[in-house]
Amino acid sequence: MSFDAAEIRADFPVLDRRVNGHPLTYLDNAATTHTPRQVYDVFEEFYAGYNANIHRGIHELSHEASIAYEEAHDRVAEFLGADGREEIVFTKNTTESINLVAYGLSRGLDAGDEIVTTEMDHHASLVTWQQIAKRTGATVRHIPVTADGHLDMDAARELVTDDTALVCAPHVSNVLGTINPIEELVDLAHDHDAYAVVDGAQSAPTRPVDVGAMDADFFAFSGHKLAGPTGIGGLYGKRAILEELDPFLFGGEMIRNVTLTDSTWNELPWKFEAGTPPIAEGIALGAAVDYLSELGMENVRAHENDLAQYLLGELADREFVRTYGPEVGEERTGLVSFNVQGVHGHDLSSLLNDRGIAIRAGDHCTQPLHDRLEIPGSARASVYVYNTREDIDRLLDVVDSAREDLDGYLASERYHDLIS
Ligand SMILES: Cc1ncc(COP(=O)(O)O)c(CN[C@@H](CS)C(=O)O)c1O
Repeated sequence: MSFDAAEIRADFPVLDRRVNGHPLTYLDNAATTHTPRQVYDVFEEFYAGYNANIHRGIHELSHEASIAYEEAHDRVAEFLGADGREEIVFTKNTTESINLVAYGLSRGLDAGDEIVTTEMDHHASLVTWQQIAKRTGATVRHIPVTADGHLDMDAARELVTDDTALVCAPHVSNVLGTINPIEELVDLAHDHDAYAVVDGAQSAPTRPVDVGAMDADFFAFSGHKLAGPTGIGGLYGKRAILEELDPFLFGGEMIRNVTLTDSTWNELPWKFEAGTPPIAEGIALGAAVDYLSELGMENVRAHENDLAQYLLGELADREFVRTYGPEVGEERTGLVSFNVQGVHGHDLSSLLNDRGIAIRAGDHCTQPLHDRLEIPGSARASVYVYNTREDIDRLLDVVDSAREDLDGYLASERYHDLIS
């Protein structure tokens, strides 16, 4: 049983927006997805009904807020296949989650250790681990990306050695759409007694994830990419590892006993959630994973791939377009990065915006990957559960006329007024 993308658009009133006189066509979901009313209604319910701090008040509203916030952890744990709330730490986003792991693991790193990431990693990973390496004296090595947008696993098997302390890789590339062999990477790390850190920013929203079957030690994700609000995300960690990991932030909530000279820590996951958390956001994250579970993540995965294959096939048929990532036919997540001959991605993005179409253009926080591709940037269209083939057809219309449109724009008074 799949879902009807056209039907569920009713859950997302923002999709009724008009932009520059055109209906909004939102194709920037790899950056941020929209939030259904079933999720944003949580904010009104919370603030109008039971707003209170959690775990601190001996009163009804605090009890209700605490229960709702704790149960949201349970629902996210179930969504990701974790063993329970103890393995789910709410953070701000994927970036903070990776930083939490890096801070915790850095104490055990020194000059003899190696950190292995990949050429396709997002800056949230690449920059974090390069700075940790500078601070600890560890060395960072990178699994190369092949010409057709895959991780070079032969090279990976050479790079991961008994000197490797951890391997960090994206489950899915936010530029190439590649779905990486994450179980193989996790096994490779474990074969060398290294931690396996998975960047799940683009996989948690788009396909079934079972962190237990994956055997990842850590799995990072963001709420705003999976129909949830901004300001909330999370980190899955194996319970035994989180028990031993140093806290990332210190203060209230994360402690058990405090003296003037030392402290002991609270139980999981609260040990890693210092201070007053974004309570409504956390409860809304639980509603977001419920919403997606209702659609069925296998159905989401199939929808993503179907639209991506359609878009990729159409773009690949245009000799003036270059696409990046795996060939048509190989499963990918719902995004295609591409360039139109003679049209900078930013100009294409502007031309599309003139027609109410939202994509992303630039380096998508993966400058080393774009260096590897030998391009300064790319345009990227990314779909989600509410997009249809009609949305893609509107994008393709502008792609087909972009060179003429741009020539016309550059010849126009509007442009010359700009530069005169
Ligand atoms: C693979 C991957 N890893 C980490 C992040 C960071 O997510 P945050 O919620 O910003 O912390 C992202 C977010 N990528 C967005 C913003 S750059 C994109 O447009 O592709 C990602 O795709």
